[in-house]
This record gives sequence, structure tokens and C-alpha cells, in this order.
Amino acid sequence: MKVLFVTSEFADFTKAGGLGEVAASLPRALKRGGTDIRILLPAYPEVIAKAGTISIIASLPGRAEIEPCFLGEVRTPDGLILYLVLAPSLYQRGGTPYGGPHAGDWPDNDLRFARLALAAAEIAKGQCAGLAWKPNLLHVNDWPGGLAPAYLRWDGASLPTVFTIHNIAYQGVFNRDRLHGLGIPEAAFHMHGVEFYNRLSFLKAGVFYSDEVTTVSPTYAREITTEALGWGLHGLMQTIAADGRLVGILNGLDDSWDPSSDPQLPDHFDSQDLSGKRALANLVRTGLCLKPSDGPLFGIVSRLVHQKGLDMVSDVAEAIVQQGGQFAILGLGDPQTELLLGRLARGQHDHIAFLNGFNEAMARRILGASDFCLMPSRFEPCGLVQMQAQRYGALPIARATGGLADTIEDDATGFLFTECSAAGLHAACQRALRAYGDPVVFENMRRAAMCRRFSWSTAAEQYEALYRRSIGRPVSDTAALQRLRHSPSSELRAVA
Ligand SMILES: Nc1ncnc2c1ncn2[C@@H]1O[C@H](COP(=O)(O)OP(=O)(O)O[C@H]2O[C@H](CO)[C@@H](O)[C@H](O)[C@H]2O)[C@@H](O)[C@H]1O
Repeated sequence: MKVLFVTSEFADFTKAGGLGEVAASLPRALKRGGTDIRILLPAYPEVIAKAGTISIIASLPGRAEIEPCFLGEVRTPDGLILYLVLAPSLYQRGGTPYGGPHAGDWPDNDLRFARLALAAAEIAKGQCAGLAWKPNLLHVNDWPGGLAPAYLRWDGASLPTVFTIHNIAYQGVFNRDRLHGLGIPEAAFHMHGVEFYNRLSFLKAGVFYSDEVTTVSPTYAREITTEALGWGLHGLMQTIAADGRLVGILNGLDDSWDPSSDPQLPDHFDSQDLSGKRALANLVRTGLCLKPSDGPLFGIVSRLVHQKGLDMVSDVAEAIVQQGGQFAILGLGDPQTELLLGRLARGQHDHIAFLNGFNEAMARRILGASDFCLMPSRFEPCGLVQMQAQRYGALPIARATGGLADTIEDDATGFLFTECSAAGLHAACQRALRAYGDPVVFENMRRAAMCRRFSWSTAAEQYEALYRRSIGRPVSDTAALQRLRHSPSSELRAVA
């Protein structure tokens, strides 16, 4: 099987959150299982800086306002092949993959990611001058790649496509006047196409024109069919689910998350010997200028966005500090949340530390040092931090939503709460504090959490089965073609 995996983040070189980690782990697990998988990624400056020698292997055609560009190839030290879209006018900028260092999203993100998607479609069609390799399936992740399955269909290609939703709240929605600039056929601006409330949606395009849609946990696969969590796309999700083409495949945890050998931890430990964890907790407390304490340490490692519910933490933190708790918070994101957490930490600087930024080693140390990890997410497609936390012996206190509900066993490896409010979080924290007060109960829970395994191999096997099913299906039976039968005739002619 030959698969092109399209992503806007890849943790070896650049990441803004969980997608980057999935893109670095899942293809490796699939490769170990025998899939010839290659990654397509924009050549941001940090990618060029870290990738080593890049060979220019092909040229990519443009379309409408999307300029032609070159395709580069690099290999990671463990042999993974990456194709890089070399378009300096679009990607050679500081900041995150999506925006400048201090501002919001780049205003030309439509063009930046249409360029990525078009590159994917051209490689998939096997019409990339200079590139001998051609995939037999396209696996696209999140809205930045969303136009890839659409360009393929509009160009009459029938290659199977899988689209994975990591977070349906981010949709890549742009003004309809961008239609022509992006080379989108007028007829596709339709309810059965790319149109979304009179604007154009990259995520909807990805979902609509793909054969299979996956998301990152079984519970989230159900939640996105509801009005409450479908972000306006619940109708389409219901249709796809009814067709049996929406599936939730739980993410895994990378093997590097092992507290007995993690090179980023100064002290090591395992479920049988926790002395290293206690030493690490003292070190982290000292490093963060927290007062020495025998009380529980609550860790938070998060993007600071509304989704993550950290405003609720600020409502309960004082009460927990009164009960002997301390907080170590690491994160970066919305200025309002950063301000809120900064104020909280300043008011209780002996007991609450807030590091406003992101650093992988610090994330691992905080989770390794903590007794609990707070994740009061309003919604959570899968969540990786609760898996990392369990492995490192920090019991998650989390909302029973999405992947959190699928990966935490309430009262066994963590504490789940349903009510989305500070009161709900407070009640779960009180349960956690009661468990902490009983060393036998607490140590048993901690051991159970550390012994859980979230394997990427299991996820890879499910993706592989899905790929096989898509590749084996007759062209006339593809989901995208069936959906197009209900769409404007010019589009149907294009694929017929
Ligand atoms: N500012 C930052 N910069 C870089 N890395 C940071 C960061 N803040 C946190 N991280 C790291 O990124 C990961 C966060 O992953 P999550 O899955 O918890 O959330 P995210 O919402 O980003 O991902 C979305 O995609 C993933 C992957 O499918 C889903 O698990 C999740 O539910 C969904 O919201 C953690 O490993 C964390 O250490």
C-alpha cells in the first residue's frame, strides 16, 4: 500500500499542538506495519532548518492564483520520507504554521493551504513532473489539506481518500469571493460541495469529497453528529455516519513517553519505584519557585484556548490551594487566558506557577512531577496529555467528553466529571483530594494509570484496515461519487 499523508504540522520539525504529534507517530507506526507512507508538509523555515539536505525532486503546477512551485524530498534519520512544498512566498515566515508570532492567522491562509492541497492532488494523480512515486491512497488531516480530495474529484481522478478530523471547531472558512482565486469550480459552491453558510469551508470540502472520514476517538465520532458539538456540520456528519463512513480511531501515545527512560527527565521512575517521581516533584517545585510542600501537585500542559476550559481552573484554584494543593501550569495561547492565569499565579506565587510558553522538556517534567493533571475541556476530540499524564503517574481530572471519556477510567485511573462548570470541576477535585488522602487508594490508582498502554500499533492496524477497504472498493461505489450524484451536473460530469 502506498499512502500520501498530508499534514500542516510534523512534530520532528514544527508543531502547534496534537496534530503535529499524530503526524510524527501514526505514519511511523504504519510504516512499521509495512505501509509505504510518505508525508507531505509545507516547507516552513523551521522545517528547512531542521530537515537537513533537501533534494528538489519535482515541479508542481499552479492553478488560478496558486503559483507553481518545487517539491523537495528529505529523509528522517529513521528512514521516513517527507515531501516538502517549497513555496517561499507562502511559507517563509516566522511564527506558527498558521500565523505570525504576535498576530492571529495569516490573511492568505486560503492560498497557503490550497497550495498544500493542490500539491497533494497533483502527486496523487501521478502528474508531478520528476516524481516517479504515485500513491494509491490519499490520507488528509484537518482543514489545511481539505481541498485535496476536492481538487482530485474536480480533475476527474478516482483515487481513494481518507480525511481525518482532529478538531471540527477549526474549519478553514473563507469568503466566497476567493472561489476563483483558488481554482474552485463555481458549481461546487453549493450545499453539496464546499459552501458553508454562504462562505467556503476547507474542512467541509475534505469531508464531502472524501471516501472515508475518521476522527480521533469513538466518543467524538458520535459527538460531532450532534448540534452541540458538530459546529454546524452535524447534518453532514449524520449523513456520513448513516452511510457507515465515519469512524473514530483512538490516537496512541508515542513510545518516547516512558518515565523509566525519558532522557528529558532528570530523575526516572516506574510503577514499582516512585522515588524518582518524588525527587522530580521537589526539583520542579524549586525550579518554579513554589514553596516546599507535601501536598498534591496539580499539573496543566495545554494550548490556552476556550476549548480547554482553563477559565474554570481559575475559579477553583484558590480553594485547592487552601486545601494544601499547588499548581504547575505550562501553556501558550489566547491573550485573555494567558492574562487570567498570569494574574492567578501572581496572587498565589508560592503555590501557583504559570510558565507562559511551550517547551517539550518542561511539559514532560511537569507531568512527571505532578500527582494530578487537570483537563476540564469543554470538548476534546481525543487529547494526548491525559495519556501522557497517566503514563507519568499524574491522575487526570477531566471532563467526560470525546477521547477523555474513552481513555480515562473514572475512579480507577483518573476522575471524570460531566457538568461543564467550575462546580463540576471542583467536585471532581474534591474526589481526587479524598483519594490522595488515602495512600493505599491513591497508590493503587497511580499504578493502574501508569500500567495503561495506548498503543499506536493498535491505531495503525485500524487505519490500515480502513485503507484496504477504501482501495478495494470499486470506483463506481466510492462515497464521494455517490455524494456527487446529488450535486450539480457540471461537477458530476467532471468525475464521470
Ligand atoms: N503551545 C504548544 N505548542 C506546541 N505543542 C503544544 C502546545 N501546547 C501543548 N502542546 C503539546 O501538544 C499536545 C497537545 O495535544 P492535545 O491532543 O491535548 O491537544 P490539541 O488540542 O492541540 O490537539 C487536537 O488534535 C489532537 C490530535 O488528534 C487531539 O488529541 C485533540 O483532542 C485535538 O484538540 C501535547 O503533547 C502538548 O504537550
